[in-house]
Amino acid sequence: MPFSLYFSPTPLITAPSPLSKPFFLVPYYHKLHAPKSPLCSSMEHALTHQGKQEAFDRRPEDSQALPLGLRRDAMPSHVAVIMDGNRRWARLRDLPVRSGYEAGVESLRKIVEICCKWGIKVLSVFAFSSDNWFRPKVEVELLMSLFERGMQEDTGIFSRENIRISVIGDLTKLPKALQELMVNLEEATKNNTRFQLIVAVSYSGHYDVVQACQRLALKAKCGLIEPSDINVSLMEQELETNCTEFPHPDLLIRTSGEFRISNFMLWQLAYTELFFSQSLWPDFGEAEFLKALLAFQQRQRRYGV
Ligand SMILES: CC(C)=CCC/C(C)=C/CC/C(C)=C/COP(=O)(O)OP(=O)(O)O
Repeated sequence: MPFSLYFSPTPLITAPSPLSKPFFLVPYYHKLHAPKSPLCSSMEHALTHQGKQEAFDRRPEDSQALPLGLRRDAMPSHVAVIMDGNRRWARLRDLPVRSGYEAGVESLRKIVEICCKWGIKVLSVFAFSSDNWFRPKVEVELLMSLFERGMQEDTGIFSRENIRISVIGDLTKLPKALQELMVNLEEATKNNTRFQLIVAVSYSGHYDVVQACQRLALKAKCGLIEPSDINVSLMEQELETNCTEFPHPDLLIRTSGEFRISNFMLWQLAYTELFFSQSLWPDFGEAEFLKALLAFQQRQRRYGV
């Protein structure tokens, strides 16, 4: 099926101009698509949060697919993953770095498929951190080309499988063609309801909290809110995870035997259960994912109470 068939009929050049947005948000027009206007955003937030469970449909085949021991009623809604160890995987096999990342993309495809089958609603992956810009230029270019190829190749699958793609992070730093591809893909899949894949690119937890604070400060400066109005809920409306109905990961998995969060979703991980896997990301398959989910289902979440 030709790639273009899956894309929104709206060409990118017709995306609303920054000037058509409220003036106080213009400096923060960091994505090509218009972010929600601040006043609409809170109403929309409230509305979309009503009945959020119902928004995700389940396919008949999904209910048959749970492995023994895994409980559907205790499944995490949102799983976040730090996909670490791709270069090490390649090095161990005397392969070029490219092969490690390509194997990483395959691993991601597998995990997305499993999430759909097992009824996980949101998967967030840390695909490129703000600090990854400091890696050698060839490696950065390699990753950018992989993102571009991966997103192009899978466009059909996303539509067919009813998968929504969201991209979070400072996209202004990405090559223009990639920005356009991402915006089009988000637009083309925005009404898909079975599963949401959030790809964090040029993202860090610090970046997210800072951009949210800047947006709130601007609203306060414009008289839309008082500084004393700022609370957890207002902050969360400005964080980039406002693209999902499940903004707090229930489970964070980090592969490759490292025990760090590495500046991923710092705010959102406040009460997340952590699972550290020894597997390198390209080796992280169904068996290890099942292990992480079974461990999660054993945990008692008390939220400090
Ligand atoms: C289309 C799409 C979303 C693709 C995702 C591709 C992918 C697997 C990206 C991971 C990128 C990354 C910087 C991982 C960190 O570990 P590392 O690989 O640098 O490994 P190391 O810790 O062994 O050095």
